Amino acid sequence: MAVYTDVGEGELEAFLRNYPVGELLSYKGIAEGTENTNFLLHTTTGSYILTLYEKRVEKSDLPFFLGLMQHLAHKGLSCPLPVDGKDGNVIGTLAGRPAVIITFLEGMWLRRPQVVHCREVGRALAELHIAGQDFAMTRPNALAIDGWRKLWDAAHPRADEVEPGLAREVDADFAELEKNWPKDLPSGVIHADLFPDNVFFLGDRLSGLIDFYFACNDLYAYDLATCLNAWCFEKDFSFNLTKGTALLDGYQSVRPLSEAEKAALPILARGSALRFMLTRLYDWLTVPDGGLVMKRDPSEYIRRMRFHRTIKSAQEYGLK
Ligand SMILES: Nc1ncnc2c1ncn2[C@@H]1O[C@H](COP(=O)(O)OP(=O)(O)O)[C@@H](O)[C@H]1O
Ligand SMILES: N[C@@H](CCOP(=O)(O)O)C(=O)O
Repeated sequence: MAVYTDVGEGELEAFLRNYPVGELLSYKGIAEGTENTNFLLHTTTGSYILTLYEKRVEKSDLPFFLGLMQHLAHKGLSCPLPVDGKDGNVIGTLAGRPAVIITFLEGMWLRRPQVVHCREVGRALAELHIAGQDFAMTRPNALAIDGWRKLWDAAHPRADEVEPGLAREVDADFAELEKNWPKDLPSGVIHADLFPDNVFFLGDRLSGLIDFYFACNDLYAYDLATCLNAWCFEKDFSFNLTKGTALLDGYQSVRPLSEAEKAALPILARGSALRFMLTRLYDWLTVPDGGLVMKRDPSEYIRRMRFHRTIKSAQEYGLK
């Protein structure tokens, strides 16, 4: 669930007076999501999302995330637009939390994405990379390889509770990834969490991207590797080559990969699987059940890490 903070009608009406969104007609909490509290608002001018940022989002990062959404939306990418307050500030305070109003995006996320959707998401990811090229602000990736090490040091002593032998297995991965992680590939603004729950579709047409709260500057091909992990594995953990081909084709139809990026895809996919395994493992071991953060199963990403260790070239992901 993701309504961590209750908001009363009176305080919401007072908050909305600062935004050019008309009068409040109704509002309700949105159960989906992980990190923040979201409400769906209906006002006399339309529908909006109210987001209250909970403590896992650094307040100092908000200008980057919100500025990026505004930049991308103005460049024609379909993503929510944060609404500027009448006082000139996009970020206000509600129920003691930093809070914003963003435009409502039509569509729904797909529980079972198909090949056609993988192609669309590949294309949209490349469009995002290109649209972000002249965004003026930068944000280092807090979950790049150094950040993984901190999570791993915290999770290591109890990792074998999830699966016996996991600590030793991941230690070996770390050693290899730290030694071989690519550094000189094309980089810029990446989404960094473009999972199916962050991509909306209307029928088979992609209607927009949401949840830019991990966005940062890092390798473009790393973002693509994250999508391979998030979109191209089946529930039985097998890799779907047809989906991989579609995702990579869709991406390259907008932004062709360099030879160095192609060669790096296996290690990037392996590192990305480790990154999502680690955040899930950390939450699995440290967040109390029934607490404020929805826990996701790390073992799905342990399986992906094992798969990527067997891959010798990007052709095995469907690259043509
Ligand atoms: N701009 C938007 N338009 C429509 N629905 C949205 C929008 N932003 C968020 N939502 C809804 O809120 C849910 C959680 O949003 P998300 O940004 O993923 O939260 P979190 O950062 O907490 O994971 C989404 O699954 C979607 O249902
Ligand atoms: N995509 C991550 C978790 C982040 O959740 P989101 O609701 O913010 O997309 C994972 O699957 O581990």
